[in-house]
Amino acid sequence: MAVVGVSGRLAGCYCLRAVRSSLQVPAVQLHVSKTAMGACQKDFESAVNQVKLLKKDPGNEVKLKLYALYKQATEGPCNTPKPGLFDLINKAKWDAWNALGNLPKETARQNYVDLVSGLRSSSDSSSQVKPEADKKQAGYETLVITSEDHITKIMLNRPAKKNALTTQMYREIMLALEAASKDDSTITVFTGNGDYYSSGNDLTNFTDIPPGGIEEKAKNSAILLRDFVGCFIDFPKPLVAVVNGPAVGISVTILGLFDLVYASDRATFHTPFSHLGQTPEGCSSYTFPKIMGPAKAVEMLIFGKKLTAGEACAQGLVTEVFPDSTFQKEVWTRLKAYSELPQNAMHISKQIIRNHEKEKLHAVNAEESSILQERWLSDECMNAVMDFLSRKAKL
Ligand SMILES: CCCCCCCCCCC/C=C/C(=O)SCCNC(=O)CCNC(=O)[C@H](O)C(C)(C)COP(=O)(O)OP(=O)(O)OC[C@H]1O[C@@H](n2cnc3c(N)ncnc32)[C@H](O)[C@@H]1OP(=O)(O)O
Repeated sequence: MAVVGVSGRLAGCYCLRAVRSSLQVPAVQLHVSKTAMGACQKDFESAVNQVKLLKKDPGNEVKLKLYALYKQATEGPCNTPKPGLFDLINKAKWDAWNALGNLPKETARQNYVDLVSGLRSSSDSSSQVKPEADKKQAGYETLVITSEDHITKIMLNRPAKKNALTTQMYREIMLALEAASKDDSTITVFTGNGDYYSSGNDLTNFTDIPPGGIEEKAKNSAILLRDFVGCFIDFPKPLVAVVNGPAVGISVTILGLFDLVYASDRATFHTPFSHLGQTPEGCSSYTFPKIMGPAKAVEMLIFGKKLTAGEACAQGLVTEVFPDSTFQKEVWTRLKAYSELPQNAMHISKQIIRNHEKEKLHAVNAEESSILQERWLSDECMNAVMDFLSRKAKL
């Protein structure tokens, strides 16, 4: 699917609009005028056209780089007033363009051509058929789901973004959990593709602001968060996390709702909520003090202390730590053996263990989500998110 399409010819310009994919990335408009001059003018124009043929969405950061280089190549250094703090998308675009300083137009053109050429080769190679593509359950774009040996494995699959969770991903995970609760597997496993388990909420979720404004976005996000965490509270089968690498934010907090947490000794556990002007979710304000005691929970949830896998195990958040070199082999051997145990007995045992807490957990989840709805609108949160996004927009 092409991610960028020609939407029309406007007053001598082509207006290229990044199609809002189902990932709901913000639209980035590239105004392609005919004024770009210089030795590589033809290559530049051809690169501008090639962008719309990309098969894979290159992601917001790359789109910002393309936007900035295009503006620099055609108009020179950034000369427009800085958008306001809450005009998140235009501010990110402005920051990216402004970061190019006095980069000469010719260099910007060449950099644009080089960037598109790199995107084309990675897009071509990623579209080659891979053997494991056959195993993948259809219908998911951000997850790889496989069912084998009575185990349904849900793998977060955005390794280039450290498996940061987009709104599409939250929705796909809910669908995957719903399907796994009804399939014939005995246990369900979560893991991450690449070097991270997950870097938590994708902070670009804050940039896709609907016409109803940021308040509407915060309200809808609080509902999404409550429903997402609710699916983990209600999940009926043993739920296992295979934490292959560092885990951040919500990917850590919901571990309190899992039945087993196996971690590689490369994994770390980090909830930088205060740093982001945010507050705990995933029922962690209730589960963490219960699991590790209030003192240790406070260090993590208020002060953002990062735990090693060993520390997380000592504090009861992790069931067992394995050396990274043998992690996959040891964990999957163990899980295959567990998955052979009688299904009904395991499921009924889980209900008995968890049912006492369900009502309380749903109440905590609702409260945490509603507090976050307010927090997301605070200056503390906005500034922290903008800091991260503008750091990333710089070339
Ligand atoms: C109006 C309200 C809307 C809100 C919608 C909310 C919906 C529910 C929310 C539930 C609440 C959840 C809270 C949390 O999870 S809080 C935790 C959030 N996560 C973070 O703060 C981590 C941010 N990332 C980092 O600090 C670093 O990237 C990290 C330490 C993880 C890795 O550093 P490293 O240097 O090794 O790698 P890079 O930084 O170069 O990362 C590689 C690329 O991945 C992108 N990336 C990584 N993490 C995130 C992220 N969380 N969000 C967005 N993008 C992320 C990074 O930008 C790099 O991309 P590029 O290669 O394109 O530059």
